Amino acid sequence: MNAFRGDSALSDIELEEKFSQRALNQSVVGRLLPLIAPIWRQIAAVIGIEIVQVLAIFARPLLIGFVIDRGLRQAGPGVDAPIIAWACVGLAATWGLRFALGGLSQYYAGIAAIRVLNDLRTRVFAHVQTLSVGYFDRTKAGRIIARADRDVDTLEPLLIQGPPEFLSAILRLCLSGFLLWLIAPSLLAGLAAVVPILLIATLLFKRVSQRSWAKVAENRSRFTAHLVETVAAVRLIKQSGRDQENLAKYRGLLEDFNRSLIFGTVRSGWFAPFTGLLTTAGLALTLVVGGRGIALGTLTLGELAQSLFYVFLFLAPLQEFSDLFERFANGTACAQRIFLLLDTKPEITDSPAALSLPAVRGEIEFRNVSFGYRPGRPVIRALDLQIGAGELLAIVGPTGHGKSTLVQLLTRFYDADEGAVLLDGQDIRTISERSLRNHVGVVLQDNVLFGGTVLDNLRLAKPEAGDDELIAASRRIGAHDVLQSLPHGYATQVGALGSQLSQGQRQLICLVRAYLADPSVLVLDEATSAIDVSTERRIQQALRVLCEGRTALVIAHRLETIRSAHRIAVIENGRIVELGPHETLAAAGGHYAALYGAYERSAGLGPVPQLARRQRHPDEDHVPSA
Ligand SMILES: Nc1ncnc2c1ncn2[C@@H]1O[C@H](COP(=O)(O)OP(=O)(O)OP(=O)(O)O)[C@@H](O)[C@H]1O
Repeated sequence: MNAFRGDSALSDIELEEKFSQRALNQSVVGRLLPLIAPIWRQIAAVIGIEIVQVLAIFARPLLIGFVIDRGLRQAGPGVDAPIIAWACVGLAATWGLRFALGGLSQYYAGIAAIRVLNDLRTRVFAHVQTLSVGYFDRTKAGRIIARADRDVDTLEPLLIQGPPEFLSAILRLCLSGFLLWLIAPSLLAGLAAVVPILLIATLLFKRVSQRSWAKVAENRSRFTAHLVETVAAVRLIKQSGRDQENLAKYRGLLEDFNRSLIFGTVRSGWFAPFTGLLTTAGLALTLVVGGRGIALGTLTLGELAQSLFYVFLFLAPLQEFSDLFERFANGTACAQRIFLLLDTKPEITDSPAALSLPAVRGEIEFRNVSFGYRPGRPVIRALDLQIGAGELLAIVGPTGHGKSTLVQLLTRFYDADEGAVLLDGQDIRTISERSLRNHVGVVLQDNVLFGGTVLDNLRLAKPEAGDDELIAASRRIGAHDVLQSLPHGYATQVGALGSQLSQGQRQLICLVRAYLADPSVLVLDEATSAIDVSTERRIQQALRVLCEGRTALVIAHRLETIRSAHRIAVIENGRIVELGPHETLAAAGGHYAALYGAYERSAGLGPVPQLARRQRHPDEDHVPSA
């Protein structure tokens, strides 16, 4: 169940900020319990060990009382050495038992922690993979990382050590209370006076500290997000010389984090001195009541000594509750953030009756499509476009007018708000995502490769292919010479995200990969960055081979691609303002002729610089037919 029902209209960040300011939702606790169900055996073992340890602790005051009353008093002028010796052995045994059991308890807790936290991490990871592209556009990577990593870690003290420690504390509290009552009910009655004060303080403390720790977790994820962003954009930051500003921003976020941490710690810190004061008051009360009992002869010295131990054993758990509640508050605040991520539903999902198309011809239609990334801000407006099977369509237009958005809609990274995108006459929302991605291949500008060798990267497109087949595809596309001349040929490591290769080399690998995947429809967003002439020729050659026999939509930035397209669609303000072959449009002297003129003047055969946004003319709403 979503603990945040009613908040679905808010963005992820708004939600986090909102819940960092409010008290914990009870349902989070209910959702945590099933997490420990698979490790109940280990938890039970740790609880069992804790119980034995508690019994060992309680043996000590008994032995000491015994030594005082029997070993010292009844031995005449000397001491009863055997009793004292046995008591010492008994005391040593309780310590030995504690050490041995402490190790065993750590062992079981460790096994339980590995299991439950890894399960949770895997769940979060698997869920992150199912989320739609829109979620990643809205949410900073660092926030996701903070939840999958540190927030999960913070659950360990709550889920694994929390239950046994809590039980041990309760047990010590009850047992010492009971033994005090056995020795003298008046001793327990004196102590009972401090308990209501402690309970009220604990409740108040819990409420305050939960809010503080939620704020700490939120601030922590902010500076992690900034760190991740900096790592991703390190080149840009260096180029623009904004290191100092960026560092200052990080410092600012750290300061916010530290402030919330100090605030949270100070608030938590109230509790320990308060309970310390109560302990002293409890001891004083016991001494007064016990001293009176000795004077009246109703209490022995040994019993008073035992009682003092019991006072500690009674009040120590109450102090431990402060730490336990702090962990509880911190852990549940993090759990809430993890559940928020797990409750995020992917916006794009397969319908239950989603089709799996065995083969497609590759006809594409955008039928009266409207779309905006944000409500009320349309990017694509009532757009109609038909692309025949095997056609090469170049999409051109000023920057920011919706070219890439068309690709996002065709690949179903986003769904159209109105109208439909059809593949072979079939609404793509009725086709399973897997089937759609098999038939529609995409090569985007930011050619990202996975860490590994060149061959590993090629194999992603066709896992069953042998090395020979992969290299043959590379030859066919015209990438072989370039890839073979890398330091270790096809065995060269490409580095994280392909960072050790040039832009052109990365693009060639992506083109070979697209060729190996052999989709019926190919979507290409040509790179805008400059590539040397020979690589540029290779890429153009590769594109020609790649587009043969399939439908291709190319967001074209290069004159050669534009000229070789069957038709060109000019997009402005999310509408197609011109559509037709190069010659026709160039002769018409409209938008395309102007764009093409600018291309020719500025680009030669290289990449075409982004065109400036042109003022729209009222007549431009007219969409010419193909
Ligand atoms: N993920 C996103 N979230 C919100 N707005 C977006 C997103 N992606 C693009 N936009 C906006 O949508 C509009 C169209 O963007 P799009 O990327 O489709 O333009 P484009 O024509 O491909 O530009 P370019 O030639 O520069 O790549 C722009 O105003 C852009 O700011």
